[in-house]
Amino acid sequence: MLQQVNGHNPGSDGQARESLREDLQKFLGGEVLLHQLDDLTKVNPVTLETVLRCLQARYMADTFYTNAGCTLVALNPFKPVLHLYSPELMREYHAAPQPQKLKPHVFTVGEQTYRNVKSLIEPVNQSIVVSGESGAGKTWTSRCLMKFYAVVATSPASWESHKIAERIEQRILNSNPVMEAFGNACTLRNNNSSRFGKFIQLQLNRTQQMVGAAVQTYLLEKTRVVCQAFSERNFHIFYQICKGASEDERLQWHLPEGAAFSWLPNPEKSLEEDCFEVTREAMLHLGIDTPTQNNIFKVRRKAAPLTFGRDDGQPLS
Ligand SMILES: Nc1ncnc2c1ncn2[C@@H]1O[C@H](COP(=O)(O)OP(=O)(O)OP(=O)(O)O)[C@@H](O)[C@H]1O
Repeated sequence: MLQQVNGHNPGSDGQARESLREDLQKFLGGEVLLHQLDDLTKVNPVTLETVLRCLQARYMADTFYTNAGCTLVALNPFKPVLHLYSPELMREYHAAPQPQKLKPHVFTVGEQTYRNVKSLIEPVNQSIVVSGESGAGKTWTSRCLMKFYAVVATSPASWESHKIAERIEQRILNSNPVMEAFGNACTLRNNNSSRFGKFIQLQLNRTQQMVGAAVQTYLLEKTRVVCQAFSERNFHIFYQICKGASEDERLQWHLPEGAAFSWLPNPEKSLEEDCFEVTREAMLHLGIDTPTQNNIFKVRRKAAPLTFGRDDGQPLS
């Protein structure tokens, strides 16, 4: 006779476990081609193992997006997959009668959200939440979405609307190197880790053409300026200044060539994010002229940590 304790039946628990194990073996060893499961709700039974095995099989087959009901799971390919983000593909998802029937993609989410705005008589704001651990690809995904809207949220018939969208696109894209220079740093997990949160608002007019954008930032990890974990670095901007300032600028900003700063560890790491020129260029495009930039970069002001953290304890001016 089966014993029942506090309404709990250990015998049925054991049976359930056994049947789950059988289901699991049947699923993983069976006919199902795991990489073809494009929605994790089709995984049966749903366990950590089956879900991970399915994602792993898709990753091995170079398939980086998988639906999980109405959520999209994006895997970081850690390599360029150019055809996955081409303007042609953006247009294909935009023109599809039912984009959700195409392969799972971040463009499906972008298009679905765009249609939600369009289909409502009284437009309601739509939000896309991009979340994941450090290095998962959130910044990359947000950039993809911005590029997608810059392509689709314009009227192909109107040259003027196209020009406006192009200008906004350029400004949005130019805001990235600036924000990344001042707010990103090299960490153990990600060479270009955002050390702040972002709310990016894309503004559409009544005919759903993009007419503006705003970016709000949150919770910048300010402590990084004076304290960096082992093998990590300070914000990119300080290395950019040290590596990229001209001779004149060094004089102006009291920044001797080759000076070492205790608050700028691991300067020998050479990253593509260390390019001062890119930041300056992007700032110019955003309307921050050279004199204003110089004021920002003056060592005594924005780059004060360089003064305080000099290795030999020498004051710089
Ligand atoms: N879809 C993708 N295709 C190619 N490379 C990618 C993709 N997604 C991410 N990566 C690569 O992974 C790196 C880390 O991605 P990203 O900076 O977007 O992560 P994150 O989630 O924003 O990290 P953090 O929270 O640390 O800022 C990128 O620099 C890029 O090289």
